[in-house]
Amino acid sequence: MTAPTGRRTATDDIRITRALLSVSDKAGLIELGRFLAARGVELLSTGGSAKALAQAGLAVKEVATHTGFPEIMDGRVKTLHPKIHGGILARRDSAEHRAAMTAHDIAPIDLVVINLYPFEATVAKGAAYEDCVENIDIGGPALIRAAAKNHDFVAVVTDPVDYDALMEEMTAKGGGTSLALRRRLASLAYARTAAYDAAIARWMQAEEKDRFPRRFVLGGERRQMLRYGENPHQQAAFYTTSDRRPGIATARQLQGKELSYNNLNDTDAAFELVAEFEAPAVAIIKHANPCGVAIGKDLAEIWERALACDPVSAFGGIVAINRKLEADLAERLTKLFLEVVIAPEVDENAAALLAAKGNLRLLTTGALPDPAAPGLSLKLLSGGFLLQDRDNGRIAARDLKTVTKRKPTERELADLLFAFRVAKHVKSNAIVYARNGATVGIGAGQMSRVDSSRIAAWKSREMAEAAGEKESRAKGSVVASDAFFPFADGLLAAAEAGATAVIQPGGSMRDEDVIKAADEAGLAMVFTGMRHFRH
Ligand SMILES: NC(=O)c1ncn([C@@H]2O[C@H](COP(=O)(O)O)[C@@H](O)[C@H]2O)c1NC=O
Repeated sequence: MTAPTGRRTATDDIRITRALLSVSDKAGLIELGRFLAARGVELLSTGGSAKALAQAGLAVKEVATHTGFPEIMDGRVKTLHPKIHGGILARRDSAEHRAAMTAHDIAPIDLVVINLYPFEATVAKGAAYEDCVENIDIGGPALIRAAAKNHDFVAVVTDPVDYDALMEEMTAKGGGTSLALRRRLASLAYARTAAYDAAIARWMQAEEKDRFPRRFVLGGERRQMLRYGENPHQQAAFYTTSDRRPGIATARQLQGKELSYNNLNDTDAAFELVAEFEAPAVAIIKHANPCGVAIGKDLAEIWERALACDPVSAFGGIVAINRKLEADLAERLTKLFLEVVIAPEVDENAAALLAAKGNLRLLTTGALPDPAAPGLSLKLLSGGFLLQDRDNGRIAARDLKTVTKRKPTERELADLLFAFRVAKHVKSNAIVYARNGATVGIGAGQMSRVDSSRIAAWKSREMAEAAGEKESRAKGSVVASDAFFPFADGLLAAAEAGATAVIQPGGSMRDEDVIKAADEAGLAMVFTGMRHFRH
């Protein structure tokens, strides 16, 4: 690699005389073509793009005519020609480059407008392997990278959303572009080709079943700037990946204020939680932890039971449901201050009722995410990141091992499975009391399991007292622990609170002690063999 000779003379205003337009997404192409033609810009273009421009009555020169070399191999080779790449890459301030242009009859190209073959969309629709390969654009990224490298002289536009900015500046500058705009467009261009290659690499790694590849790359597209991050002194934005998992990233917002960083995080947690259940379910989330979850038959009645778990914390909460939102539940939701409601669908009457709550954000996703689907989760650390499988582990009745003398009753068993699924979505150490398909006490995020146990029991007492009930709601409940009880103390705290059955992974060195304590307290206990830490 040799540095070009001569001083850098990138100037602010480079007048555009010749443009190359080669786009798969033809949105806005004709308007841009007309604008350029009206300013005397010569239009060069490839097959389909040239056809569209010509049909709109614009004078356009086919790249094949310009290079004297036809498009070949089903379009695999169209623009890969020195007359094109020389015209883009030549430094206008280099005598040597100019001499090469003259010697080889290369005309300068000052503007490159490209968008790439829709590789990501082709993969997303589940196309055959060969189709995906054919949708890997080669000439496009080469043009984009060449034009972006020579941004001292050449402008490159890789997304129709930037056509307006280009046209505005050309209008203001008598047909030219500023170095500032060209630099901004070049940085967008490299991000685009990097994300494109990342999508190709991720797809190939998936095909190769290489989940933890030597090099991990991920592209994201900014969906929205956020007012601030987790706290007002932190700036933040929301990015989506090409993963089409139904949820927060695919949701349609029907009403309400803009979603905040914390709203997005909590809504994601809420929707993933209700997706765990086959039966109709409602979850209320605060600070990424559930403060009430219930399942049942009728959503309005389920809501009341979810809310009863901790109505104080539910204030300002995020509500997720796993069925169509209808009027009877919507009406109840209007009674409480809530930040977000998310559901797969909402019917007209429910939407009309919620419309009265102008600030409430209402989101619909069309579908539920598959809790058993494989996927990855990523967490940034200082100077690196941790990548792991998403926790798609799910415990069913057949996975359970009864370890106590007493077996759980049928009702206890149903509640145990429910409580353990909820515990999977509670920050560790997680303890969940449940009764009749509803949580009645949740202990989250404590450094000691016995503290989580006590908090959950205390909550179930407090909430019962506040509701004028005589007994703690933990009485006759079951209890789930996201990881094994290392000692009998956490389990005894649960028994003391009134729980009659326990679900936990098992696997502690002191399992025997814990089982003995359970037997002595008359508890039924099942082991799942699977832990659900969540941090
Ligand atoms: N092979 C090449 O030389 C080449 N040059 C440009 N393309 C792509 O062809 C598409 C436009 O094709 P058309 O104008 O024929 O619809 C653009 O997405 C562009 O990125 C190419 N296609 C693929 O690699």
